[in-house]
Amino acid sequence: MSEQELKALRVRIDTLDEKILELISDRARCAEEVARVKMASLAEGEKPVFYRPEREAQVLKRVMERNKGPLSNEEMARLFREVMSSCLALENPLHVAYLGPEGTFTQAAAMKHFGHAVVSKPMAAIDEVFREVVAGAVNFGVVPVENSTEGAVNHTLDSFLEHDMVICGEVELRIHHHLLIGENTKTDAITRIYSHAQSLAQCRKWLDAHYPNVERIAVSSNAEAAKRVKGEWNSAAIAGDMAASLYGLQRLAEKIEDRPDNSTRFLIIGNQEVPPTGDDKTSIIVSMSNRPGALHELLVPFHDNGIDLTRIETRPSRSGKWTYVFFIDFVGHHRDPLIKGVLEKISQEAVALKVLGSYPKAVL
Ligand SMILES: O=C(O)C(=O)C[C@]1(C(=O)O)C=C[C@@H](O)C=C1
Repeated sequence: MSEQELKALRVRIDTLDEKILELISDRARCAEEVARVKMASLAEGEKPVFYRPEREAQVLKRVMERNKGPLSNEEMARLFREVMSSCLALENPLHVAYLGPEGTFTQAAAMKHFGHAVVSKPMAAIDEVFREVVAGAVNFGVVPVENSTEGAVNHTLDSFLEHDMVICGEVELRIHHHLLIGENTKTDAITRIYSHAQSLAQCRKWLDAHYPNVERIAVSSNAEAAKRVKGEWNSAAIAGDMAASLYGLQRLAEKIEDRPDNSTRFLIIGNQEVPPTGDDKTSIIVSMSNRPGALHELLVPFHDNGIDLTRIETRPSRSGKWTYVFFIDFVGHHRDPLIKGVLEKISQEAVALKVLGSYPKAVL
């Protein structure tokens, strides 16, 4: 390519950037106007709701449907995600707690869902994220709930039994683990590998093949593992991209998870009910009396109405020995008439039924 051609293309890019700049500013002014309208239409004592997940899902889906490339739908939606995040921050910046410390996959999930224009707050434990939300110290919390290789995150399920809040959204994240080392690590003298227990389990076969005799030490998070490695010469950590760049570690081996499709699902918890979008999921907790056929009775109404169950998990109920509760996710919104009917049927058979929330299916 000649210098001349390159120059002409850059002039075109500058012109386009100016137009994009103008359009983004127009959009931001529109969002400010939306905030004004929301404030003006409040009833006495009513609080404004600036964040509208159902509308955000609609905006992102529209972008993906209309995208003609060359950028992929995901890439385009990611850009619009950030534009919306900044527009919302003009209206009212969101405060979001997540399972920390900084550099965890949960932080990456929070950024994927809300964009980067939020005030984020790392918490030391899943239960603390719930407490922050219940206390109203933040608008939303982000917690992991299941991994495609390792299954349920029991701390999260148990926290739902103890706290009253609403599930407002879900995020799915592809999880890539790397073996990370610090500047001082002697690669031929590694005697211990730190990571969160779930991540060690997700890389079990790789570790068996490459570091069969090295001690595996479970710590509270991958970011904590990365932090420890920074100051040691005989250790390595298993963690993701965010932790690697946060602590300035190098990748000794990349994408070492045993399953290439390794993904984690996270939930957004808050205090705000989300209206239907037409493409929603609902999460409930049900406890049934301990008698033969109870689980069958619970599932029949879903089957009879053709409702797609996306997950069912069992946990000890904590209110009696050998009694259990079921966590069930299914497609639909609890305000849909069909779902309403199913929930009524179930509540007639169940000892207790709690709707944790209905929320848009993950878009990104
Ligand atoms: O439509 C709204 O209610 C807005 O506040 C605007 C907007 C946007 O930028 O598109 C911003 C934040 C909301 O979460 C949803 C959408």
